[in-house]
Amino acid sequence: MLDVTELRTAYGESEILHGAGFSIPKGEIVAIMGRNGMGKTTLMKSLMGIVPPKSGRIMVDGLDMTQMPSHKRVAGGIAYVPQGRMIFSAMTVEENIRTGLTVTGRREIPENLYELFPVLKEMRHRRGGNLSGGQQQQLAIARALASNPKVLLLDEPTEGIQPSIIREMARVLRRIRDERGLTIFVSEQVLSFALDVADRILVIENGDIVHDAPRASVDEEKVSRFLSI
Ligand SMILES: Nc1ncnc2c1ncn2[C@@H]1O[C@H](COP(=O)(O)OP(=O)(O)OP(=O)(O)O)[C@@H](O)[C@H]1O
Repeated sequence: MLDVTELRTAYGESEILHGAGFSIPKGEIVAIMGRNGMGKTTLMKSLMGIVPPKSGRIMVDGLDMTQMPSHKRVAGGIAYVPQGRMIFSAMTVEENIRTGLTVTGRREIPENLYELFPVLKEMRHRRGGNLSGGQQQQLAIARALASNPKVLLLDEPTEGIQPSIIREMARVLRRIRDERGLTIFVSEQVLSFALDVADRILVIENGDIVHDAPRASVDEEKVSRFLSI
Protein backbone atom coordinates (compact mmCIF):
# COMPACT_ATOMS: atom_id res chain seq x y z
CA MET A 1 0.00 0.00 0.00
CA LEU A 2 2.84 2.40 0.89
CA ASP A 3 6.03 1.71 -1.04
CA VAL A 4 9.04 3.93 -0.52
CA THR A 5 12.20 3.37 -2.56
CA GLU A 6 15.67 4.92 -2.21
CA LEU A 7 14.42 8.21 -0.74
CA ARG A 8 16.99 10.98 -0.51
CA THR A 9 16.02 14.28 1.09
CA ALA A 10 18.23 17.28 1.83
CA TYR A 11 17.96 20.75 3.33
CA GLY A 12 20.27 22.67 0.96
CA GLU A 13 23.61 20.86 0.97
CA SER A 14 22.79 18.85 4.06
CA GLU A 15 21.42 15.41 3.10
CA ILE A 16 19.20 13.95 5.86
CA LEU A 17 17.69 10.81 4.26
CA HIS A 18 20.27 8.70 2.42
CA GLY A 19 18.16 6.29 0.42
CA ALA A 20 15.48 5.17 2.86
CA GLY A 21 13.20 2.40 1.62
CA PHE A 22 10.41 0.23 3.03
CA SER A 23 7.01 -1.21 2.13
CA ILE A 24 3.88 -1.39 4.24
CA PRO A 25 1.02 -3.65 3.10
CA LYS A 26 -2.64 -2.66 3.45
CA GLY A 27 -3.90 -2.82 7.02
CA GLU A 28 -0.49 -2.97 8.67
CA ILE A 29 0.61 -0.59 11.44
CA VAL A 30 4.33 0.23 11.35
CA ALA A 31 6.17 2.35 13.92
CA ILE A 32 9.44 4.07 13.04
CA MET A 33 11.59 4.81 16.05
CA GLY A 34 14.67 6.93 16.50
CA ARG A 35 16.16 9.63 18.69
CA ASN A 36 15.65 13.37 18.18
CA GLY A 37 17.18 14.57 14.95
CA MET A 38 17.49 11.14 13.28
CA GLY A 39 15.17 12.11 10.42
CA LYS A 40 11.67 10.94 11.38
CA THR A 41 9.98 14.28 10.72
CA THR A 42 11.97 14.78 7.52
CA LEU A 43 10.75 11.37 6.32
CA MET A 44 7.12 12.24 7.13
CA LYS A 45 7.44 15.62 5.38
CA SER A 46 9.01 13.93 2.35
CA LEU A 47 6.10 11.48 2.14
CA MET A 48 3.67 14.42 2.26
CA GLY A 49 5.61 16.55 -0.24
CA ILE A 50 6.20 19.31 2.33
CA VAL A 51 9.96 18.80 1.88
CA PRO A 52 10.23 17.32 -1.63
CA PRO A 53 12.83 14.53 -1.88
CA LYS A 54 15.85 14.90 -4.21
CA SER A 55 15.35 11.40 -5.54
CA GLY A 56 13.58 8.16 -4.89
CA ARG A 57 9.99 7.04 -5.29
CA ILE A 58 6.83 7.17 -3.17
CA MET A 59 3.90 4.97 -4.21
CA VAL A 60 0.51 4.83 -2.48
CA ASP A 61 -1.82 2.04 -3.62
CA GLY A 62 0.02 1.86 -6.94
CA LEU A 63 -0.10 5.64 -7.54
CA ASP A 64 3.24 7.39 -7.97
CA MET A 65 3.15 10.45 -5.68
CA THR A 66 6.82 11.40 -5.87
CA GLN A 67 6.29 14.56 -7.91
CA MET A 68 2.87 15.54 -6.59
CA PRO A 69 2.15 18.64 -4.49
CA SER A 70 0.80 17.93 -1.00
CA HIS A 71 -2.90 18.54 -1.75
CA LYS A 72 -2.81 16.02 -4.62
CA ARG A 73 -1.21 13.45 -2.32
CA VAL A 74 -4.05 13.96 0.17
CA ALA A 75 -6.60 13.54 -2.64
CA GLY A 76 -4.70 10.37 -3.66
CA GLY A 77 -5.20 8.83 -0.23
CA ILE A 78 -2.47 9.83 2.21
CA ALA A 79 -3.17 11.88 5.35
CA TYR A 80 -0.89 13.38 7.97
CA VAL A 81 -1.05 14.17 11.68
CA PRO A 82 1.97 16.46 12.12
CA GLN A 83 4.22 16.68 15.16
CA GLY A 84 2.75 19.18 17.60
CA ARG A 85 -0.73 18.47 16.15
CA MET A 86 -1.02 21.89 14.46
CA ILE A 87 -4.72 22.28 15.04
CA PHE A 88 -6.24 25.69 14.31
CA SER A 89 -6.69 27.08 17.81
CA ALA A 90 -9.07 29.93 16.93
CA MET A 91 -11.38 27.61 14.98
CA THR A 92 -13.97 25.33 16.58
CA VAL A 93 -13.56 21.56 16.73
CA GLU A 94 -16.13 21.22 13.94
CA GLU A 95 -14.36 23.78 11.74
CA ASN A 96 -11.04 22.03 12.29
CA ILE A 97 -12.48 18.70 11.15
CA ARG A 98 -14.16 20.37 8.14
CA THR A 99 -10.76 21.51 6.83
CA GLY A 100 -10.02 17.80 6.31
CA LEU A 101 -13.17 17.31 4.23
CA THR A 102 -12.07 19.64 1.40
CA VAL A 103 -10.63 16.97 -0.89
CA THR A 104 -13.72 14.76 -0.54
CA GLY A 105 -16.24 17.37 -1.71
CA ARG A 106 -18.46 16.50 1.29
CA ARG A 107 -19.74 19.22 3.60
CA GLU A 108 -21.04 17.17 6.51
CA ILE A 109 -18.74 15.50 9.02
CA PRO A 110 -19.32 11.71 8.85
CA GLU A 111 -20.98 10.51 12.07
CA ASN A 112 -18.53 7.60 12.36
CA LEU A 113 -15.74 10.11 13.09
CA TYR A 114 -17.62 11.26 16.17
CA GLU A 115 -18.23 7.60 17.10
CA LEU A 116 -14.46 7.12 17.22
CA PHE A 117 -13.98 10.30 19.27
CA PRO A 118 -17.17 11.01 21.25
CA VAL A 119 -15.49 13.81 23.20
CA LEU A 120 -15.11 15.78 19.96
CA LYS A 121 -18.85 15.66 19.41
CA GLU A 122 -19.46 17.02 22.91
CA MET A 123 -16.95 19.77 22.28
CA ARG A 124 -17.74 20.47 18.64
CA HIS A 125 -18.52 24.16 19.23
CA ARG A 126 -15.46 24.82 21.43
CA ARG A 127 -12.34 26.44 20.06
CA GLY A 128 -9.52 23.99 19.31
CA GLY A 129 -7.15 26.02 21.48
CA ASN A 130 -9.28 25.31 24.56
CA LEU A 131 -8.93 21.51 24.31
CA SER A 132 -6.46 19.45 26.37
CA GLY A 133 -3.39 17.98 24.66
CA GLY A 134 -5.02 14.55 24.37
CA GLN A 135 -8.22 16.02 22.95
CA GLN A 136 -6.23 18.08 20.44
CA GLN A 137 -4.47 14.91 19.35
CA GLN A 138 -7.85 13.22 18.80
CA LEU A 139 -8.92 16.27 16.82
CA ALA A 140 -5.80 16.13 14.65
CA ILE A 141 -6.46 12.43 13.94
CA ALA A 142 -10.15 13.10 13.18
CA ARG A 143 -9.20 15.94 10.80
CA ALA A 144 -6.78 13.62 8.99
CA LEU A 145 -9.40 10.85 8.76
CA ALA A 146 -11.95 13.30 7.33
CA SER A 147 -10.10 13.12 3.99
CA ASN A 148 -10.92 9.39 3.93
CA PRO A 149 -7.31 8.22 3.51
CA LYS A 150 -5.88 4.81 2.70
CA VAL A 151 -2.62 5.62 4.49
CA LEU A 152 -2.39 7.58 7.74
CA LEU A 153 0.91 9.11 8.86
CA LEU A 154 1.41 10.27 12.45
CA ASP A 155 4.53 12.10 13.63
CA GLU A 156 5.26 11.48 17.34
CA PRO A 157 1.59 11.48 18.39
CA THR A 158 2.39 10.69 22.06
CA GLU A 159 4.54 13.79 22.57
CA GLY A 160 3.26 15.73 25.57
CA ILE A 161 0.38 13.28 26.21
CA GLN A 162 -0.38 11.55 29.56
CA PRO A 163 0.31 7.78 29.82
CA SER A 164 -3.36 6.78 30.26
CA ILE A 165 -4.32 8.74 27.13
CA ILE A 166 -1.39 7.19 25.22
CA ARG A 167 -2.81 3.69 25.89
CA GLU A 168 -6.23 4.85 24.70
CA MET A 169 -4.64 6.30 21.54
CA ALA A 170 -3.05 2.93 20.70
CA ARG A 171 -6.46 1.27 21.12
CA VAL A 172 -8.19 3.81 18.84
CA LEU A 173 -5.52 3.52 16.14
CA ARG A 174 -5.89 -0.28 16.10
CA ARG A 175 -9.67 0.12 15.92
CA ILE A 176 -9.32 2.51 12.97
CA ARG A 177 -7.09 -0.02 11.23
CA ASP A 178 -9.50 -2.89 11.93
CA GLU A 179 -12.63 -1.02 10.86
CA ARG A 180 -11.26 0.85 7.84
CA GLY A 181 -8.42 -1.41 6.71
CA LEU A 182 -6.16 1.61 6.98
CA THR A 183 -2.39 1.43 6.65
CA ILE A 184 -0.74 3.37 9.48
CA PHE A 185 2.84 4.67 9.66
CA VAL A 186 3.74 6.31 12.96
CA SER A 187 6.98 7.83 14.20
CA GLU A 188 7.70 7.37 17.90
CA GLN A 189 10.23 7.61 20.68
CA VAL A 190 8.12 5.79 23.29
CA LEU A 191 8.88 2.06 22.93
CA SER A 192 5.93 0.87 25.06
CA PHE A 193 3.49 2.71 22.76
CA ALA A 194 5.19 1.38 19.62
CA LEU A 195 5.01 -2.19 20.97
CA ASP A 196 1.38 -1.62 21.92
CA VAL A 197 0.23 -0.24 18.57
CA ALA A 198 2.48 -1.61 15.83
CA ASP A 199 2.70 -4.87 13.90
CA ARG A 200 6.24 -4.02 12.85
CA ILE A 201 8.97 -1.73 14.11
CA LEU A 202 11.61 0.13 12.09
CA VAL A 203 14.52 2.09 13.55
CA ILE A 204 15.99 5.16 11.83
CA GLU A 205 19.52 6.24 12.66
CA ASN A 206 21.17 9.22 10.93
CA GLY A 207 18.74 9.06 8.03
CA ASP A 208 19.07 5.32 7.36
CA ILE A 209 16.70 2.53 8.32
CA VAL A 210 18.93 0.24 10.35
CA HIS A 211 16.42 -2.20 11.85
CA ASP A 212 13.14 -3.74 10.68
CA ALA A 213 11.40 -6.45 12.72
CA PRO A 214 7.88 -7.78 13.24
CA ARG A 215 6.40 -6.92 16.65
CA ALA A 216 6.54 -10.54 17.82
CA SER A 217 10.29 -10.83 17.31
CA VAL A 218 11.42 -7.33 18.30
CA ASP A 219 14.60 -7.34 20.36
CA GLU A 220 13.49 -4.72 22.90
CA GLU A 221 16.96 -4.23 24.35
CA LYS A 222 18.44 -3.61 20.92
CA VAL A 223 15.74 -1.07 20.00
CA SER A 224 16.16 0.63 23.42
CA ARG A 225 19.87 1.01 22.73
CA PHE A 226 19.07 2.88 19.50
CA LEU A 227 16.78 5.19 21.49
CA SER A 228 19.18 6.01 24.30
CA ILE A 229 21.78 8.72 23.86
N1 LIG B 1 14.34 23.06 7.96
C1 LIG B 1 15.53 22.49 8.22
N2 LIG B 1 16.67 22.99 7.71
C2 LIG B 1 17.86 22.40 7.94
N3 LIG B 1 18.04 21.28 8.69
C3 LIG B 1 16.93 20.73 9.21
C4 LIG B 1 15.62 21.30 9.02
N4 LIG B 1 14.72 20.53 9.67
C5 LIG B 1 15.42 19.53 10.26
N5 LIG B 1 16.74 19.64 9.98
C6 LIG B 1 17.82 18.73 10.42
O1 LIG B 1 17.50 17.46 9.90
C7 LIG B 1 17.88 16.43 10.84
C8 LIG B 1 16.70 15.53 11.04
O2 LIG B 1 15.66 16.25 11.69
P1 LIG B 1 14.20 15.67 11.89
O3 LIG B 1 13.35 16.76 12.45
O4 LIG B 1 13.76 14.99 10.66
O5 LIG B 1 14.46 14.57 13.01
P2 LIG B 1 13.46 13.80 13.95
O6 LIG B 1 13.99 12.40 14.00
O7 LIG B 1 12.08 13.99 13.51
O8 LIG B 1 13.68 14.50 15.33
P3 LIG B 1 12.59 15.06 16.37
O9 LIG B 1 12.21 13.88 17.18
O10 LIG B 1 13.37 16.08 17.14
O11 LIG B 1 11.47 15.64 15.58
C9 LIG B 1 18.37 17.16 12.07
O12 LIG B 1 19.78 17.17 12.04
C10 LIG B 1 17.82 18.55 11.93
O13 LIG B 1 18.65 19.49 12.54
